[in-house]
Amino acid sequence: MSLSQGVRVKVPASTANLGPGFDTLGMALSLYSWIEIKASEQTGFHLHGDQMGGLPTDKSNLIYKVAQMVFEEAGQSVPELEISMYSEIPLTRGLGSSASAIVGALAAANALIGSPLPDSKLFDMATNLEKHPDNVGASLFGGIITAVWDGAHADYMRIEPPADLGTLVVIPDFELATSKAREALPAQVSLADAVYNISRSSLMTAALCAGRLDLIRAAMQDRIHQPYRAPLVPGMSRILTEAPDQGALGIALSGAGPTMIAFVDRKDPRVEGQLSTYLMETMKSEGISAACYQLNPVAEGVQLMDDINNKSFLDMIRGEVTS
Ligand SMILES: Nc1ncnc2c1ncn2[C@@H]1O[C@H](COP(=O)(O)OP(=O)(O)OP(=O)(O)O)[C@@H](O)[C@H]1O
Ligand SMILES: N[C@@H](CCO)C(=O)O
Repeated sequence: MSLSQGVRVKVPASTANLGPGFDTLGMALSLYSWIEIKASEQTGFHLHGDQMGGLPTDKSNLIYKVAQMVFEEAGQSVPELEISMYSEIPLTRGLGSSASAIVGALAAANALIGSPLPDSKLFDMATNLEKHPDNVGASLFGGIITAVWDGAHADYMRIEPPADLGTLVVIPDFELATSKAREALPAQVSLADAVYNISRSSLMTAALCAGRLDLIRAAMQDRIHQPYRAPLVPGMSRILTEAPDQGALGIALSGAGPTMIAFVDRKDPRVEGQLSTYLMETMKSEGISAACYQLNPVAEGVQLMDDINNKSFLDMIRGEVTS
């Protein structure tokens, strides 16, 4: 691989927590970012797409900084980079934009120098940057991830998403930074609430492994983060209570929010009509503009794109964009 020829990667968005699995469970979703990096004489950025506004275009950019961490870890030097990025993933909405940027940058930088670092190392580096393994694990490995982090190393299991599982996301038209949504959380929770979450997170994991979509309603409940975050998202408490009677298998705040994610049975005819109308109408009644999309779980995590010589970055992306 020539350094100046560069590499391109495609990395999925993700939803974290799945309700009870705070900082533990994550699932990759069918919304993507694409990143190209090349060695260059001078560092430069080409940020494309509606989601990229306001991101820095100098060496303080997350992609550049993460790429440099890979080179340093591998003992190689590539100081100047030309970086191109196109993203469909909205920033600060709870769909793992920062995790996808981190994972995309790690995978691309590693590939650029001949892939000296194993995935397990990339996962540890990504988790160290995000501080929790849920979104980064899903973007790196795809599917559903259950992971633990000891402050230095992440261990995980990957679960193949059940074939009939789909999602409907309602994305409010305002940003909520993860840092702000974490400030709302208490430093301690009661033993009763810990048991409530451990039991449901365990049931969720087992149900997803076994394809038991009928158990999601009981499993997708939380007492350790959603109640504290609900005041930050108008309509959230009502939606969490009511959506299961409108066609959702279960519903949760996606990551740190403000997006909410309904797990649905893809075969259920209520999803496109009744459930999506209910979600949009409820947000509207709270004075919040929102967008509602069906997204699917995706089995593949970050992928290196082949045959990049024949097409420009943007031409290649145009053939792939899903939203
Ligand atoms: N491509 C990118 N380049 C540089 N910085 C990015 C990029 N994508 C995301 N970020 C940074 O990540 C921030 C968003 O991260 P944050 O954790 O608040 O939300 P999120 O990752 O979208 O949602 P969540 O973690 O709840 O799923 C952005 O404000 C930006 O600073
Ligand atoms: N587990 C994280 C995901 C968001 O990055 C949280 O809920 O804060």
